[in-house]
Amino acid sequence: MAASAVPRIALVGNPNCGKTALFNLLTGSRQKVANYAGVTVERKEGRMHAPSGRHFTVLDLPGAYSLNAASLDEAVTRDLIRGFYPGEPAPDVLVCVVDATNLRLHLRFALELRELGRPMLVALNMVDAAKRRGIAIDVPALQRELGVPVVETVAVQHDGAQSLVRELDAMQGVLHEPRAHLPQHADLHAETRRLLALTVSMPRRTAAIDDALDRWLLHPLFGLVALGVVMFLIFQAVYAWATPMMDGIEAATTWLGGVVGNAMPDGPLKGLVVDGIIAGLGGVIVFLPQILILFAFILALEESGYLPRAAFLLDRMMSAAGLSGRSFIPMLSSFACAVPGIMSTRSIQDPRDRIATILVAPLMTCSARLPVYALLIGAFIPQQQVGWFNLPGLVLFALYAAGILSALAVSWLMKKWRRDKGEHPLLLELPSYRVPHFRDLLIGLWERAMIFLKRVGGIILALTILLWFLLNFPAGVGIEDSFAGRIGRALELLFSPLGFDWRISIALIPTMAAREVMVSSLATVYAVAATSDDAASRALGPLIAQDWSLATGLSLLVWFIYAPQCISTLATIRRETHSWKQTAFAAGYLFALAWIASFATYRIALAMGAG
Ligand SMILES: Nc1nc2c(ncn2[C@@H]2O[C@H](COP(=O)(O)OP(=O)(O)OP(=O)(O)O)[C@@H](O)[C@H]2O)c(=O)[nH]1
Ligand SMILES: [Mg+2]
Repeated sequence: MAASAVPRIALVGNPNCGKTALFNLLTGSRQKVANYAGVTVERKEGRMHAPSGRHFTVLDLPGAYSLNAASLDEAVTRDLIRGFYPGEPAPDVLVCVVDATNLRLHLRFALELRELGRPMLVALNMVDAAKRRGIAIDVPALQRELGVPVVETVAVQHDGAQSLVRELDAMQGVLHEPRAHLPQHADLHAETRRLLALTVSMPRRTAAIDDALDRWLLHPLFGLVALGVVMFLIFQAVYAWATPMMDGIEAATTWLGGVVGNAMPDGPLKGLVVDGIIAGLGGVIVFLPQILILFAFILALEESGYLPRAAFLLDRMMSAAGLSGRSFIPMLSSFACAVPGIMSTRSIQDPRDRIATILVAPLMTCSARLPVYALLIGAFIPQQQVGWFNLPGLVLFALYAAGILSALAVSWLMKKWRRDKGEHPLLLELPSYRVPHFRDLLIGLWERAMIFLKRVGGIILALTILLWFLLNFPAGVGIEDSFAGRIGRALELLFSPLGFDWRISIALIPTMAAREVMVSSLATVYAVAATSDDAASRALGPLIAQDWSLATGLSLLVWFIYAPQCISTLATIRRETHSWKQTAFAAGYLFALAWIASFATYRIALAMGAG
């Protein structure tokens, strides 16, 4: 390597040992960190500035259990550190990150890496947790026995990587000479045992709290009850806590619409600003509090270490349905968005299981659907108590549950179809429980809020303006004869059996780019259609409650359980499966399912007198 080139450091190690946390600390990045295995599935690159003024390139890699990769994400790590990754030389230094509370597992991989004979150092991470549990590690002895530098790190403390940075900075000269080959240890397990005996002293009882919690949370009966209660409380909180904030945002947009409306001269520009932008975007932003409450719970659960346990509990149910417990985490990520969910299936080893998971991931209710659910529930479901629970919270829970049950049903059917019906035992690491840091939660929520607001200011704004033009032109004709009106009436042929009129039909098209646009589109359609000024300033919920039948409202809610044709999801399915056939299958079955379920809902509701 040329002396002037920026040295490249790769962070390697078993899953969940804190590589990404360390990467974020070294480079100031904000990659996703969570307390379960298989979070990182791609190679990520960042810049590190050492105090000496030197620069380094740092690579964060997916966790791997060994260099014999079993899954796609592990293969990335294996190829990259060996220099087989297309277009990329092998890294100059390997930083092998090991979890100090779990050396029994993690040292084996360190030994395997050492046999590559490349410049390497070991970052003994999570020493804070190890100390708390009374695990004592003789670092000088470990360093001597391993023959590579060993430094202690705490990746979740702002100064927790100083020793690592210092060591890397000092490695300057060594980088250029390949290390002498170390003795090959045929039996890595025996060598691991020897090192442990020499350097680590364990307290007699290490994880008493974890064990006590697991006795309850992994219990086949109490465990499931606890899981149900947790899920249930989350949806109750989404409703119980968000209302004051939502009322505030709604009042603010109404006020803004009024002020701007009075200040601007009548004409198309005022229409665009007031009916298009303010009514449309305000309609979506109202739901930010609910999204953030949901994410506060998801982030806390991710960091707590509970999620893999939930996967363990549900494994039997999931494998009966043709999925494995491994599918749990990808499905769970899909509650934020199916795109990262589908990508995280790379850690599923069996290709069939992986495809099955990819195909049903879009059935998980992504956060973009929450505004649509919230709008429709607010309009059609009365704020009532049912026993201890409030009814809108129950309905929201039911909608999420319907998505999950549909996913299980679809994967069960797919399993019936395929010839090979073998099942795999679940091998899943259970991480230690951890109390989430308040600060990290806030940062996570802030990021979520920014993602949402960027969508509002970007794609949702663009589509809302486009729709406003289509609704207002050609000029002079009524809204029904506008471009949008004509498209909507053509689509009505397809959608009227579901109870959707031309206005709903037209609003469905832009939801292919972003589901939240359903809300802003409806707000724009109704604002433009309103004849008198007072109707335009009214909130969308009461307007549609008045205009639609209950059957239509329920039918549209059910449509969004399946919410077919999200373009970014389909593009991700295509990229991850390399197959147009699978992509077309996903699009087709989701559309068919949505249509049939909405049709059934509409007809049943009508028959029950909800017209
Ligand atoms: N107490 C403590 N927790 C840590 C430390 N480093 C990381 N963690 C936590 O360990 C968990 C895993 O961290 P990640 O950085 O996502 O681990 P990773 O090695 O990137 O995991 P994969 O991407 O799945 O391979 C998270 O819950 C972190 O908050 C540490 O030094 N001390
Ligand atoms: Mg990671």
